[in-house]
Amino acid sequence: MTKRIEIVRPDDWHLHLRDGDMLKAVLPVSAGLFGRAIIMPNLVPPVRDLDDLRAYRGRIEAALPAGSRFRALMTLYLTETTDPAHITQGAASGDLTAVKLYPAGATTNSDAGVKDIARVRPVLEAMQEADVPLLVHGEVNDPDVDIFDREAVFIERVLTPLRRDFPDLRIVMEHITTQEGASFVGEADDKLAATITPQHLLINRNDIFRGGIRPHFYCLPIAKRENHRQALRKAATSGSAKFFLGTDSAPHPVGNKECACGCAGIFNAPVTLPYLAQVFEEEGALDRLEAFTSLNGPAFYRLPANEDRIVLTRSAPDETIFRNIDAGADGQVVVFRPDIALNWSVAPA
Ligand SMILES: NC(=O)N[C@@H](CC(=O)O)C(=O)O
Ligand SMILES: [Zn+2]
Ligand SMILES: [Zn+2]
Repeated sequence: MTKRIEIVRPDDWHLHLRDGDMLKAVLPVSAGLFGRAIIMPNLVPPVRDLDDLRAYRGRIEAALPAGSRFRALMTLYLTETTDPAHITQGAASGDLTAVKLYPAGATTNSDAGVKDIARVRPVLEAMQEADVPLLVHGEVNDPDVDIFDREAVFIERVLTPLRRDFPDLRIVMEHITTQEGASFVGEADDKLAATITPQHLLINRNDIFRGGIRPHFYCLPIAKRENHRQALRKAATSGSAKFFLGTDSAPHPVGNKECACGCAGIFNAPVTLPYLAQVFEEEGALDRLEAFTSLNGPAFYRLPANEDRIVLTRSAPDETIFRNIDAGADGQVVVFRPDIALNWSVAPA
């Protein structure tokens, strides 16, 4: 049995760091484990233009532990009033890594998102021209579409026409949760890739209701049936360069999760890497973990892989990784803990 693996330091291609006290509390966790992260722009108010983006990056850099080499890769929040000139400028200056599309109302802090994709065509043209990737929260927000079908319907209604109209636009389907998502991406050309979260490899929709309602297993897109979880495990461990890690680590104050209308988002940054080692071991694919966590993402974003490495060992993890994070005035944050024995830990640096 493998006891120890050493891999190129991972990156997180989908991360929510928030702002203020929450940012200060959660950033050291990601910065201690990952080399870089794509920073999601769904602040309140969102990161709408390059001034917002540079100011937010400044707050992130100011909150980094001394000596940290972590790099925040910044994104803009696409709205129906986004100025295409900002895309061109942000790409030229190197400040802008990608643009995020939230269908209005589809998820946490998406109210300022896009209602009618036709209105953002000029921005998409500028992105295609400047080769800036579009990151999509791939769910329709149509009340007539069942919550478990929203990703599959998004592929039909939005993503397929988008790919036809913008064949050279590079797109990441974020946090895929379905068999349909995995095959759509798997069969597409190399302009389309997908991130996969640890939770969608670990839990299915039954886990959200096992023994009672479990708010810390609720995120969007919501976990689906077991056959979908199996399809995602196959995709992640396949070695295909189109699939890479985006944790979607999304901290919320515990009071906003454990209440009558708990919000969507799972905080998993402290436990993602050990759980992924567990999944890849179960799938007999530990030799492909590095591609998923550390190589495929940089290749898609046309960046070099990180130069340093981390070590994972087959040993019961230190319980402290599950400890609530204290975000000061923003309250406590509960760490994702599925009912699965965990046999891996990240070795101290
Ligand atoms: N995934 C989630 O359930 N929540 C994310 C938003 C998102 O990534 O959709 C958040 O910002 O809390
Ligand atoms: Zn999302
Ligand atoms: Zn997210």
